[in-house]
Amino acid sequence: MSTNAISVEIKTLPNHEGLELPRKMSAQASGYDLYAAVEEPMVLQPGERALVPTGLALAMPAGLEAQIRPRSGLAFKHGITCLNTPGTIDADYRGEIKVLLINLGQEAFAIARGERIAQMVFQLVPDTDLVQVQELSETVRGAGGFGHTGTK
Ligand SMILES: O=c1ccn([C@H]2C[C@H](O)[C@@H](COP(=O)(O)OP(=O)(O)OP(=O)(O)O)O2)c(=O)[nH]1
Ligand SMILES: [Mg+2]
Repeated sequence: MSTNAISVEIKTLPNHEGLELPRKMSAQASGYDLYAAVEEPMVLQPGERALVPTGLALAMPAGLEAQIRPRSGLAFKHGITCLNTPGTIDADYRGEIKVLLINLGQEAFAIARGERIAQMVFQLVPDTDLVQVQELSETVRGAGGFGHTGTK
């Protein structure tokens, strides 16, 4: 742990028994891999989605969020991704972190207990206030968007 690391409290739930804590798989990895806390293998048919338990709950300081992101290997090899990517874990959420997976592949995919299903990335969220105004400041882009700068 570096000296300026932000501490995030983590609690394992009863269904986490025997699983590893999330960890970074390389020194500078952005994400902590999350493990499936399913009791039995969970089979996702093509097009099917499921909420996969992790057996974990967090308490992070205000000003932080956790994002649940897909693992590219699962997406590339099997078409398994997070439907709501990036999933948002609010700083005040104390429930179990769950991963909403969907099978966009052609084959059924079985998620075994302890399989690494997604990754969790912490992000700073600035404190903000929405201030209602009548006119917005002008910019060169203005209202142009959705490809208005060209197709190449
Ligand atoms: O992939 C996810 C996304 C969310 N959550 C939990 C933590 C988050 O703090 C809470 C609410 O998520 P979100 O705000 O995305 O869902 P919502 O549909 O807006 O529900 P709510 O009305 O509870 O905010 O659900 C997860 O466990 N996994
Ligand atoms: Mg919400």
